[in-house]
Amino acid sequence: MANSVLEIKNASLDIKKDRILEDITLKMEAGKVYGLLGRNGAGKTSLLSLISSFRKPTRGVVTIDGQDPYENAELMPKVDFLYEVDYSEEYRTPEDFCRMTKRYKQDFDIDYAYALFDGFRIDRKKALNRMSKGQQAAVNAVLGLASNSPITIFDEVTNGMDAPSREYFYQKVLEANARTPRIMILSTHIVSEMEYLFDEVIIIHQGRLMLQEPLDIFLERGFRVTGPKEKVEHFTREMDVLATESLGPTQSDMVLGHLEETQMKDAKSRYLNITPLKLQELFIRMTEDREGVQ
Ligand SMILES: Nc1ncnc2c1ncn2[C@@H]1O[C@H](COP(=O)(O)OP(=O)(O)OP(=O)(O)O)[C@@H](O)[C@H]1O
Repeated sequence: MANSVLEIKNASLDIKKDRILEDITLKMEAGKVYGLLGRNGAGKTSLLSLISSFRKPTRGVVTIDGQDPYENAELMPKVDFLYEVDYSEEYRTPEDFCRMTKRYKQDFDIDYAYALFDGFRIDRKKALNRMSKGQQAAVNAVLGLASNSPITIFDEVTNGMDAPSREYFYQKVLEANARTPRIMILSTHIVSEMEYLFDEVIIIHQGRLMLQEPLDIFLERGFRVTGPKEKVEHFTREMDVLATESLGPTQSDMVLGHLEETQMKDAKSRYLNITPLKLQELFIRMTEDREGVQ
């Protein structure tokens, strides 16, 4: 049960006349945390709706352990899709939700959920409609963390949480996946905070899969060179410079590509600082428009 494999092969999704997703192929395995990234409207939630069987692909297939999850009663409890919910009319408490969840998800760990509520400082006997947005988000997060479902999806689940709560959530993502290895998918806009959680990065751009790569491999796509302006310009003059930032006499160039050993030595001898790229900057540059919002 814990070793599920999720495969998406050549999946497309049309809604009415619009092509929302185009020819997506990817594979996910238990024990890994996947960071699903994409600009607004890229198709992240649409992709997650295929995985969680809210929608059926127009073409192509989605399988969990080789089976089609769509309207498959056996597979449904294996996938947990947590997203921002409007709880303004919800009179039930987190305890009620835990009991309900346990009824159809036998692997749901109530004791762990209660410990997590304590960690988030959530009163589990309080009705959800009397909680703040951030507290409601934390309840959602707990339901996913304690689900032990082989596929657990968090779609922007930290929206509304304050910084300490988000930090606590990140720690618990790693803890929960160590307790029960599963496929965890985190769709987020807070890329910079969550980088260290991801084993693999999946980028959706304009409805297509731009890439699926282990985080460390992805980050090796480029580097940053910082130093005196003229020296940096000279060093990167024949390189693929994605972005340049200047602060007084100092310049920092973001470059795509690898440095050979001799180039590293050359940089060192010129007192240039070579540093790895951050996921967020690489993601922004790879998905930016030529004009408009950057
Ligand atoms: N029910 C729908 N009917 C028509 N178009 C839709 C529907 N749901 C989504 N779309 C369109 O599909 C595209 C992808 O939307 P989706 O919600 O999957 O993006 P997203 O990557 O999750 O975006 P965001 O980061 O803004 O949440 C958008 O252009 C959106 O307008």
